[in-house]
Amino acid sequence: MDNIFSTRPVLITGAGRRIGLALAKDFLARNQPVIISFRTRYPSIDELEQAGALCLFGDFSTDAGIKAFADTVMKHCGGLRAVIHNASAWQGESHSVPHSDTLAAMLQIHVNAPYLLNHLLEPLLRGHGHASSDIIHFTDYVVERGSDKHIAYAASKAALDNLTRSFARKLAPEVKVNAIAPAMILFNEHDDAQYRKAALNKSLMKIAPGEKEIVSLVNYLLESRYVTGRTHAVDGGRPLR
Ligand SMILES: NC(=O)C1=CN([C@@H]2O[C@H](COP(=O)(O)OP(=O)(O)OC[C@H]3O[C@@H](n4cnc5c(N)ncnc54)[C@H](OP(=O)(O)O)[C@@H]3O)[C@@H](O)[C@H]2O)C=CC1
Ligand SMILES: Nc1nc2c(c(=O)[nH]1)N=C([C@H](O)[C@@H](O)CO)CN2
Repeated sequence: MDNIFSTRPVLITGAGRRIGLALAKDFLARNQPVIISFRTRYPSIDELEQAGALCLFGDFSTDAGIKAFADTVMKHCGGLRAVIHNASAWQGESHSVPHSDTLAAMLQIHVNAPYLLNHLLEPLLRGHGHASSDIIHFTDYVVERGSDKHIAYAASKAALDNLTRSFARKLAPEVKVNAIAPAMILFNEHDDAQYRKAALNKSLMKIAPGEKEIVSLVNYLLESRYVTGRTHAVDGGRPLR
């Protein structure tokens, strides 16, 4: 039996753009129901709604916002095939922002949101059989190495990496829980040529592969009936440079 597809929706947080949007479109193209959270209503939200996605506002900057989003999800569906924690902010340390604010913001989106949503949505993930549901945490290559410019970001992703193993132990064997640790996947629009050249040179493969690398790995994880509690690197051989 094909283990990916279900009438139960896949929930993707922060899916209004980039990797989350690519994941949502891929699932919808194969008739897999999708629920997304968005904070900014990009034009893509209309596109996703027209394609059949349920697009729910979700601002995870406060615990109350996280709980309100979970309540809305539970009002709209009786079960979930997967929860993909994609929502994230790549915020570096800055002279204009107090370090305590940066740390709090990074922990809020990368730790509070996944931790609370996993607990709040657990009843929707359970009760569907062995290896029938998935949670995927999007961490980052910098969990291994740290970062001198995104210290709080890296630490929060490291905490999320650890949550992967804890929730894998808590929810097995009904729910598999894995992390995906990307390095450079997709540039941002403001990245200049010098930055792009330097960033590409950090890996063995020397490309920014784009969203499809992540889409393929997400589908592999959902198809598996055995892989859980692990972090899956997508980094072009960067540790070997
Ligand atoms: N792109 C890359 O090369 C890499 C990506 N990753 C990880 O992969 C995942 C996807 O990356 P990418 O597509 O670039 O992600 P983005 O940086 O585009 O962020 C995805 C979404 O998260 C949303 N978001 C941020 N903060 C909040 C919040 N407080 N509440 C609700 N939503 C929020 C944003 O909403 P809004 O637009 O409204 O701000 C945004 O649309 C992330 O977890 C990222 O850390 C890791 C390494 C490399
Ligand atoms: N939420 C985000 N996290 C990260 C992003 C991003 O655009 N949004 N980008 C990166 C970089 O690509 C980095 O991997 C380059 O070395 C990291 N995290």
